[in-house]
Amino acid sequence: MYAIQQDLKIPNDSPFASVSASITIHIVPLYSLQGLPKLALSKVKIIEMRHQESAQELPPHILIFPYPLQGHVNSMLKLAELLCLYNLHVTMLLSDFTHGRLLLHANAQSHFARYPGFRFVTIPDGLPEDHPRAGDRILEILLSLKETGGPEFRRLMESTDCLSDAGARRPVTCVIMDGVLSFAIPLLEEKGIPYIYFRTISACSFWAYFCIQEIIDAGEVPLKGKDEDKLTYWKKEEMDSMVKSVPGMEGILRRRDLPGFCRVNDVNDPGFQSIKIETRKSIKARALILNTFEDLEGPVLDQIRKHIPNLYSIGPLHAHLKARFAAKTSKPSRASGSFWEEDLSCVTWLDSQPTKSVIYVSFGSVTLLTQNELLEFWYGLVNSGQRFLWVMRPDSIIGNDGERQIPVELEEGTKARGYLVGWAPQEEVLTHPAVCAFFTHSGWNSTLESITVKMPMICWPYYADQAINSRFVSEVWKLGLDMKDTCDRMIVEKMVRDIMVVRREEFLQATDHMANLARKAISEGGSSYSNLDRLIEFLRAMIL
Ligand SMILES: O=c1ccn([C@@H]2O[C@H](COP(=O)(O)OP(=O)(O)O[C@H]3O[C@H](CO)[C@@H](O)[C@H](O)[C@H]3O)[C@@H](O)[C@H]2O)c(=O)[nH]1
Ligand SMILES: C[C@H]1CC[C@@H]2C(C(=O)O)=CO[C@@H](O)[C@@H]21
Repeated sequence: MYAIQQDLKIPNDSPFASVSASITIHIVPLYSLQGLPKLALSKVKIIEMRHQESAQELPPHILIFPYPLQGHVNSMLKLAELLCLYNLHVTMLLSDFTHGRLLLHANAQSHFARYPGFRFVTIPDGLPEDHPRAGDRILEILLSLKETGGPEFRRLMESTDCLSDAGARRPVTCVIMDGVLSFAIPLLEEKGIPYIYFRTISACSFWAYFCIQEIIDAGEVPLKGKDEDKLTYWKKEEMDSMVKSVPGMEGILRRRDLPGFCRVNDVNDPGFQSIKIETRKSIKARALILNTFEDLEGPVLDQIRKHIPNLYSIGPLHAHLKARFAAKTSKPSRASGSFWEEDLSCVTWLDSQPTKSVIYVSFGSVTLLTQNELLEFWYGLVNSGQRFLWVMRPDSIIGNDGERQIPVELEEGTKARGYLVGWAPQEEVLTHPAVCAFFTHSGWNSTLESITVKMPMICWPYYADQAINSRFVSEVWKLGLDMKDTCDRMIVEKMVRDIMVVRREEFLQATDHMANLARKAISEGGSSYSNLDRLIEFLRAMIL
């Protein structure tokens, strides 16, 4: 008699997903007339069926801690789900505010219910409920967290035996946290919990932040020569002069392309200092995760590796998750992490538009527009004669008392060729056959979502990393046009025509090529695919 013992693979979407089992198959040789053995199964016996959540067998328990903003939560949710797919226990730590937004407008809670090892926990961000958490007040979240985050995090970890859920999971075995949340480090060091940084921005912007001291030493920041012009604040010659102190980016960056926090005339500016100090602390982490891929940012990643060798580029995460999810389960399902209600009527509107005829316009979750900027964009879009779908967040117009007077020509032009929504299902919109270009603020998620679906971009960076992302989109990757530091209806009109009609073919070659490289990166054997496997191994090895 032969016996084969085999572990059973139980599909993730089965009700027994959290159960691990093995079967023993007994094979008894029967003899045929010719005396040759014939094999037959005599019995199949399930010899062991146990919940993984028992003692020794408990998987690693990863605490994921994003900065409380839409763009950060979105990419961290993707990583959380990837880890759940590989049966790791994941606790997602959100601010009360962001968790409340998810409960109101997203399906994340119900979507993640399929993973018994997943759960949310929350702490306050220290700001009042009605704080705008947008525009130039966004750094107040960071400053507030620096004050209240440390004690809140300590209270949470100490009162729950490091989130061990009364023995149902291990006390947290590793923290994957946003690369600007160093207030959590003292507690983690005290408890001996390893931590990994996940910076949700591009490698190019991370690297520029990392080099801030060199930039200061070279006298390239603070910026000199104030201007009265409200848009740039500094004179054109100053903004256009080249930055030479960021290795690998010589000849690419002008002062105006440095991340927005570098636009200071005093190096002691608290926001600038915080970002500089937080970024340098990345070298203390056990590893750095970036939502990018080697074929997009290889040279910059190599620069970063000189300081942080244990670097995992695993992006584009939204597409990576989609691919791995499809390979593991048969039912398609997408978690929405939206902080605003997605207005699905825009998809119905797109359904009635001709193929490749619409430019999608969205400036993300933080951008605020003045009345003047709003009108310049609106006239530019209407005057271009092209169709447009525009996301105008309810809170995004400064001084909007709800009684906006819209010039009649804009109203008519919009009725004829445009559609406005408060928030859209962006990933779905970008893959819609009617959409052929993206007018974006160059947030990193939007940039990656655009790249994977071959969408040429017009970039109007608003702040932070967006200024450097847009430079790389236009000058390095040649995937679109950079409109930074201007907001003029004539320029908007010309760029919309250029991206959709006049220079369309030129951009399509580059976007097509880059999308293929992105697809390769997340396919089996690709760089991001292998790096994610390595990361999961690394997380598992921490409990051995
Ligand atoms: O109508 C909309 C508009 C946006 N999105 C989604 O919201 C996310 C927006 O993220 P991102 O494009 O990165 O922009 P921000 O919301 O501005 O993100 C913040 O976080 C990013 C990652 O760190 C940074 O790159 C940005 O500068 C920062 O503002 C994306 O996933 C979009 O798909 C929607 O679902 N519907
Ligand atoms: C308000 C900003 C603090 C840092 C974050 C960031 C980053 O560099 O990681 C980019 O833009 C903003 O989302 C965040």
